[in-house]
Amino acid sequence: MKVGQGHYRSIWVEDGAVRIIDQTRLPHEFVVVTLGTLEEAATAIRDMWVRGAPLIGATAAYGVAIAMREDASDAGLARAHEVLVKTRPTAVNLRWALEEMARFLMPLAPSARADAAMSRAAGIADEDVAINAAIGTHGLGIIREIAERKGGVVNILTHCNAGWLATVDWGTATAPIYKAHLAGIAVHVWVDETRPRNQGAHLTAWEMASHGISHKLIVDNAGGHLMQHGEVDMVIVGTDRTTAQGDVCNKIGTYLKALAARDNGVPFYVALPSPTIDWRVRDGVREIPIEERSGDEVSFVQGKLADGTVGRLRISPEATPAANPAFDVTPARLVTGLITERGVAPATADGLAAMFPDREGQ
Ligand SMILES: CSC[C@@H](O)[C@@H](O)C(=O)COP(=O)(O)O
Repeated sequence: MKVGQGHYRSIWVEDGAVRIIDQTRLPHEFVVVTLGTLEEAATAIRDMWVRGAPLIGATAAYGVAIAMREDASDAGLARAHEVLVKTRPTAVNLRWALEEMARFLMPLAPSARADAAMSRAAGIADEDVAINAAIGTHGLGIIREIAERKGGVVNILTHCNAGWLATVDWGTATAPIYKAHLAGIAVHVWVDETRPRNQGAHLTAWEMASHGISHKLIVDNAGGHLMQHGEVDMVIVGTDRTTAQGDVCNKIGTYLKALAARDNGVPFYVALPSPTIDWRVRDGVREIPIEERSGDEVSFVQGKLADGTVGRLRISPEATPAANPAFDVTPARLVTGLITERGVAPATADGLAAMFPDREGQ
């Protein structure tokens, strides 16, 4: 997407080097970082320089490619898998990308692996862009239908950042919003700040502002109130892992938005690229590993200080411990539809199996 005078993806190769945007510095600074080693790729995912399920997957794929430059033996491939798979537990795209890279590279002679890995990682990145563009087209149909029925601005609430920064380009939840905006449909986005790391305030708001899309930042607890007052026409969120039954794991707080949406008759859509489906998990609430992050993320907020520097502020007593589960699971029954690259599926086992007959059973 456009940033200033340039067109950026969230990960790209330049002069043979893998580059990313350090998302921990946004919205205050736009800093490009080069990933030169397997360890740097792992750190970028673990410390959330890159984040968002599809981008975690793409970065892991490039991480394997970087590792193949260092050691393309079977042992090198196994080590890359071992280092990368441990970086973050919830987004299934990480496992998906690592398994795809191994499936592709294992039959090749070690001497052929480094170049092949780079081109397969680039392929995964390109596929992600195409998937998200297709999600945008299918989601655009839903927004257009609401716009025509309502005859005014379509108010969309989103949580966390499922924008182009969370994918390789377009975003998942934001692709329909970008496409609606490009099609001349008036949209307004309610951006949940998304405590504790504030991906909404830091990243989604920055994306919306950069693209001239009408939006307002709200605290995480405002969504229910806005829905009660008819100020939300639909919710669109992303997902880190969706089960074959349609249970949706996404950033902590998503479940509460789905409950409020159901209570107020507001449609609740999930933008779902197929690599985010975990066909092996049956019960989302009990089986999906939920990342538990440092309590410091809750006890401190990060932002621009009065003197212009970026820093952290403590907001709770030093003696108060904090718990920080990073994701929750929204049961399928609360989901109006799953916007996939193939079309909008009901959030049911039958709905997903009918949409992806080639993947079911994996
Ligand atoms: C298209 S991204 C979907 C999800 O990954 C997104 O909604 C989300 O929860 C991101 O969490 P994060 O902890 O920032 O990686």
